[in-house]
Amino acid sequence: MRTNLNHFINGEWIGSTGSETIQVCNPATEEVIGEISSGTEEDLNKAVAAAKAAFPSFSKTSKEERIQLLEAIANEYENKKDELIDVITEELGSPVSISQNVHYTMGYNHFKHAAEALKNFSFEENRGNHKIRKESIGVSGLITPWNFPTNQTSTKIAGAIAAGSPMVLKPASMTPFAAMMLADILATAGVPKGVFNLVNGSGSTIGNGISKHPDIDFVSFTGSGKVGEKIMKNGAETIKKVALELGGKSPLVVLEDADMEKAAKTAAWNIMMNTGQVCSAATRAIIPASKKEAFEKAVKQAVSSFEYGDPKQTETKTGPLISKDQWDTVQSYIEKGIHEGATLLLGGTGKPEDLETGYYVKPTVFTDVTNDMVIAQEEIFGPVLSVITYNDLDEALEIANDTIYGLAGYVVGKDKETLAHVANNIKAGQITVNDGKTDFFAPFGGYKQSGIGREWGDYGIEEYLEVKAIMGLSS
Ligand SMILES: NC(=O)C1=CN([C@@H]2O[C@H](COP(=O)(O)OP(=O)(O)OC[C@H]3O[C@@H](n4cnc5c(N)ncnc54)[C@H](OP(=O)(O)O)[C@@H]3O)[C@@H](O)[C@H]2O)C=CC1
Ligand SMILES: CCCCCC/C=C/C(=O)O
Repeated sequence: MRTNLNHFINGEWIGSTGSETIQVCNPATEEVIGEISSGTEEDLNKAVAAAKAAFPSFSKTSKEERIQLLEAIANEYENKKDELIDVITEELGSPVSISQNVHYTMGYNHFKHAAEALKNFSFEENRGNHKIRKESIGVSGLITPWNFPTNQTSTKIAGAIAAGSPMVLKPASMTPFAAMMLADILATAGVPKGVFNLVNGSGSTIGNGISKHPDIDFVSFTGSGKVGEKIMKNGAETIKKVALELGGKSPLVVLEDADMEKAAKTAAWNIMMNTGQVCSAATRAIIPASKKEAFEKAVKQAVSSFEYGDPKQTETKTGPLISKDQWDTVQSYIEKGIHEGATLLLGGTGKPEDLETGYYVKPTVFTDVTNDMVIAQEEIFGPVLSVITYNDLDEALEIANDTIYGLAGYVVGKDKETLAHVANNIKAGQITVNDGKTDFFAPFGGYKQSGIGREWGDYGIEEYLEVKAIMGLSS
């Protein structure tokens, strides 16, 4: 059992002031794997006080000291590679290959890239008759979801450390153990007492408390739009800066000249990776009407080729959803798609026949989808793809942008000018052209209701800083 009923406050694990606990389950076995404390307001106040006390000295550490600290964290994180992969696989139900190649690797890259970005980062700059100073924002509150337990925590922690901002983290209650491992990793790497604090507990007590706390200066949140809205409203009471990384309904625009098999593979990876529980996943494949038959044949084959099953097996590529609630939500969307008149090309409701235990769903592809259908407009957070046809490029872009979201976009094809035209005209924060590789220096964040602010690299560091202009001192 992974039970740990303590919170990490002022450099040590201390007991909760409350007695309630939260059970954590392995979504592949439905078994309890451990318990955490359901923290109280008093626990949160202690953590905020520790972070506040750490602020004067930590905010004055030099850039070089913080680069060293981030590099030490990356090394210690690397030392804990196998344990991190195990814990992610168990609490998220993520296939071991994805736990390693996506989850573990993304966390490592955030620490490494923040250290690199810091090397070229300027905290002071003369501009004409004024000087710009960038100063740590104060105490940061970090609230993270369950779908990427080391990615979202690490990018926020790395940004805060790079900027000299002490922090309080509340990880998701369904995936707290990887975050708790990070507390030990940071302590071993030499993060000073009080700089990193972790309080477990419900969103309604600890998350809500963070967003309202008068001594927290900035909240960085990743999760649902509904909670993002609450955080913004709460933050408004003390005019707190907030960064929100919320949902998405990202388009994959397939050009006429694209290789349909390659395009289908991109679509399949997007919808199957992390069992579709990815805010930036391409969930709408927007394809030329003239290529409908070829794309549908290829996408059916590409999605079917994903092995799903036991996350501990190396050949498994897709695991279960995180919880029964998430399973029910995804089922209801599949039912809605059928009811709305979309055609089921693959999958459907119910569990895969051979996987009765675990929150497994059938990978599902809908064709003949129109963009006004609920399945094309709402975030499903499961392996459900909507295929929508277009007749010309203007229509493709109109469909791509006809959404409340704007987190990511994808375009596949050959003609460079057309690729650039589509990339430039999708209203979203991160666009991938063909098989463009993830760059951890590139800013990540959304337009429209996908959020406010950016994470990763130097843009991520900026979020944890205030900007001061000084007149009369510049040389
Ligand atoms: N953008 C993204 O990456 C994500 C988007 N989602 C979307 O949200 C849907 C629901 O997922 P869900 O887990 O419920 O996401 P939530 O937004 O509820 O949870 C995200 C984080 O916020 C916390 N939280 C919950 N309520 C509050 C509150 N009132 N104030 C402050 N923090 C709070 C949660 O705590 P606790 O864990 O204790 O509930 C968790 O740490 C998904 O189906 C998906 O569509 C979900 C996860 C990530
Ligand atoms: C393989 C790259 C996956 C990028 C996922 C980024 C984060 C998504 C999320 O927070 O849901």
